[in-house]
Amino acid sequence: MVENLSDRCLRENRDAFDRMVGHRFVRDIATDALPRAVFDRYLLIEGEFVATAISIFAFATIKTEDIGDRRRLIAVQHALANDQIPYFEKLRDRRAIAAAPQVAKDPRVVAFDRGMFDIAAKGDLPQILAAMFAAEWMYLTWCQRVSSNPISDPDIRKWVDMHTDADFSDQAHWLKTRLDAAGAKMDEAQAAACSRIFGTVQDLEYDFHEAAY
Ligand SMILES: Cc1ncc(C[n+]2csc(CCO)c2C)c(N)n1
Repeated sequence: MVENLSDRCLRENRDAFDRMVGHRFVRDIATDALPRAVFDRYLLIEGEFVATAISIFAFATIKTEDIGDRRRLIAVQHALANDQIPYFEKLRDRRAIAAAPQVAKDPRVVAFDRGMFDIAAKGDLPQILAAMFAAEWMYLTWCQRVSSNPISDPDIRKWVDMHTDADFSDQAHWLKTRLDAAGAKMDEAQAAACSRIFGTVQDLEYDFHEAAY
């Protein structure tokens, strides 16, 4: 049987993927030892990324003509704008996290946001699917791995639960299946480009999470 494109991405980028799901941010959550200040800084940069993610899914919406794709992509944008953004605003207030513009300007954060935005702006639909599959599959993987561990900060607990629940899992699986469908119709150069993007995203993610420390 021919290998699915999503499985090829995972196989060809196993080292980059494993490095990211083994990041100290993940290890610290797994051992219930993430410093509060690190999670607070993470929430600041993560909130910015949610705004970027709206743009990424908007590019994908433009670049597909399939109404089923469009419904799904618009629903994601709706959830990001109306659930995720208010969620981050409330969390920042409740944890009394001071705005820290220097954190958002960290070159590793800028490289991640720019890098993801540019893939979506310049790439075709399959390349955007590969980038978001990379980001979401990685979160689904590490959150599932740590979810049975004790986590004492209720906000971190909730964050892990949000990335193992049925909605998020369904979304990550949709990206996987949709990438595979696109992969079945492309030539070798296009498939190789998607796999390279998958690896690039893992590296950008690694540096982004470093910036929280
Ligand atoms: C830095 C960072 N990378 C990946 C995710 C995973 N993730 C969760 S929701 C979403 C976009 C909409 O589905 C993505 C990519 C994250 N949260 N933060």
